[in-house]
Amino acid sequence: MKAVEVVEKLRSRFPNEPEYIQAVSQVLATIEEEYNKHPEFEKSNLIERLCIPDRLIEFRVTWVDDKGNVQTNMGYRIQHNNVIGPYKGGLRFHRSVNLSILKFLAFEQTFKNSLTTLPMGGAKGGSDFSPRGKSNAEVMRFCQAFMNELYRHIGPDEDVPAGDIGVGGREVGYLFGQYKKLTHQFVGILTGKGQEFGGSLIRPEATGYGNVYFLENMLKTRNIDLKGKTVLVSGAGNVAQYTIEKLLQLGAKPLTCSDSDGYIYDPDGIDEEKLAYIMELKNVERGRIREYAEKYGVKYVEGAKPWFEKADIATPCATQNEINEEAAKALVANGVIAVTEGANMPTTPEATKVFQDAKILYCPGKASNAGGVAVSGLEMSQNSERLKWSREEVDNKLRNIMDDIHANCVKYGTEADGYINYVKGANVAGFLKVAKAMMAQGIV
Ligand SMILES: NC(=O)C1=CN([C@@H]2O[C@H](COP(=O)(O)OP(=O)(O)OC[C@H]3O[C@@H](n4cnc5c(N)ncnc54)[C@H](O)[C@@H]3O)[C@@H](O)[C@H]2O)C=CC1
Ligand SMILES: O=C(O)CCC(=O)C(=O)O
Repeated sequence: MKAVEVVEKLRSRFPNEPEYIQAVSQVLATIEEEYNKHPEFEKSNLIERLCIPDRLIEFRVTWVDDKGNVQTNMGYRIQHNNVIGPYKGGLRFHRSVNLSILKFLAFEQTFKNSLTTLPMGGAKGGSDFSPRGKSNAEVMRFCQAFMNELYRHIGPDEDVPAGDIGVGGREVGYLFGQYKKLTHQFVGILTGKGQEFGGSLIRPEATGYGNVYFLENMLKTRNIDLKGKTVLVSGAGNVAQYTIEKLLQLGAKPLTCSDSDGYIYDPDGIDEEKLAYIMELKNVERGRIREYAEKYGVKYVEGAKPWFEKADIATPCATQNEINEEAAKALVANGVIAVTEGANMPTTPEATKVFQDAKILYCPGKASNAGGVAVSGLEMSQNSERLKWSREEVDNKLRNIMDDIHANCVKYGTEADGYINYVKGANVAGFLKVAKAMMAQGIV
C-alpha cells in the first residue's frame, strides 16, 4: 500500500470531504509501514474496505417549532465498521454537521473503540440541528422526530449511539423515550442514559477523567508531576467540565475555558466553586462563557482561542481543527510540555508536526478521549447484565483501560531516539486489532 496513492484515490472519489480525507491521511501515513509487513492485507484490499464506511444512512427530520412553523433538518448515521463489535459512537447536533465531519468521526471512532480493549465497532451520527437557542420542548420534538427514523437502524447488538457535541443527558433521555415508545422495548439502545434508567455511573465524567488519566501517564514517562501545573482548556461542555474537575482533584491549575464566542482567562485558576458555576451556566441556564468573566471580573477575549496564553499544558476539548500551526508554534514558544486532546482531531496536521518536531508530549484524541466510549462500553455490559456497578468500580475500570491504551501507544509508538510518537502508536495499535478481525471474517 502506498498511503499517498490511496488517499489521492479517496480524495477524487469524495472530493468535498476535507475532514474525512484529513483523518484518513493521518492514519494511513502512520500505519503504512506496519500494513506493508502483511502482504495478505494488500491482497484483500483491506485498506479501502477499512477506509470506506460500511453504510451511510441519511434522512430528513421534520419537526414543529414553538411558533408552529414546520422545520426540516438532515439526520445521519455513519456505520463505519463492525468487525470487533456492534457499531458504537456518538450523535452530534450542531449546525456545522455534514457527511465529511461525520465520516471523519466514524472513521476515528473505529480505531478509538479498538483501543479501548472492549468489543465495539465504530459509528457516528447526528444532525445539522443545533439545540442552542431552542426551548426544551423544541429539543424534545426534534429528538422524537430524529428517532422516528433512526430507530430502524439501531439495536443493542446492532448499533448503540450516545452523545457528542450538542447531545447530552437531556437529548439522550428524549431519544431513549421515543425509541421505547416506538418499539415497546426497554433495552440498552443508547449510552449516557440517566442514572434512573440504565445509565452508568461515571459516564458523564468519563471522557474528561480519562483525558486527565492519560495525561498523567504521559507525564510519568518524563517523571513530571501534574500537581501545580497550569493548564489551558478549551470548550466549556461535557469534556471540558470533567477535564477541569479531574485536573483540580489532582492539584493542577486550569486557567481557561471557552465556547464558540470566545474564551475566559482566570489567573487565579478555575476552582471547584467556579467550576460549579460553569456547570450551572452551561448545563442548566445554557448561557455563554462571557458571563463567567462578568461574574468573576476576569479577562474575556471575544472571537479567539486560548492557545496564545502561557501555561505548562494545553488540552483542547471543543472541536476539530481548533489548534492550527500558528497556535501550536505559540504554545511551543511559551514552553508547553504536553498537549492532550479531549476533542476529536482538534489539531491540524501542520500543528501536529510542530508538536512532534518540538518533541513535546502530544497524544491524539482517539487515545486520550477514549474513556468516554470505554465507559459507554461498560454501560452496555451493565445493561446486558441488568446490574449497576458502583462509582468506584467503574472508575477503576476506566483507569485501567486508560493505562492499557497508554501502554499500547508506548509499545507501537516508541521511536529509535526514545520519543513516544503517540499518534503512530495509537493508530497502529487500533488498526492491527481491526485488521486481524477483518482478515478472520473474510471478504464481506
Ligand atoms: N462527550 C463525549 O463523551 C465525547 C466527546 N468527544 C469530543 O469532545 C469535544 C467536545 O464534546 P462535548 O464536550 O461532548 O460537547 P458539548 O456540546 O458538551 O461541548 C462542546 C463545547 O465546544 C464548544 N464548541 C463547539 N463548537 C465550537 C467551535 N466551532 N468553536 C469553538 N468552540 C466550539 C461549545 O461551545 C462547547 O463549549 C468534541 O470534539 C467531541 O467530539 C470525544 C470523546 C467523547
Ligand atoms: O460513548 C460513545 O458511544 C461515543 C463517544 C464519542 O462520541 C466519542 O468517543 O467521540
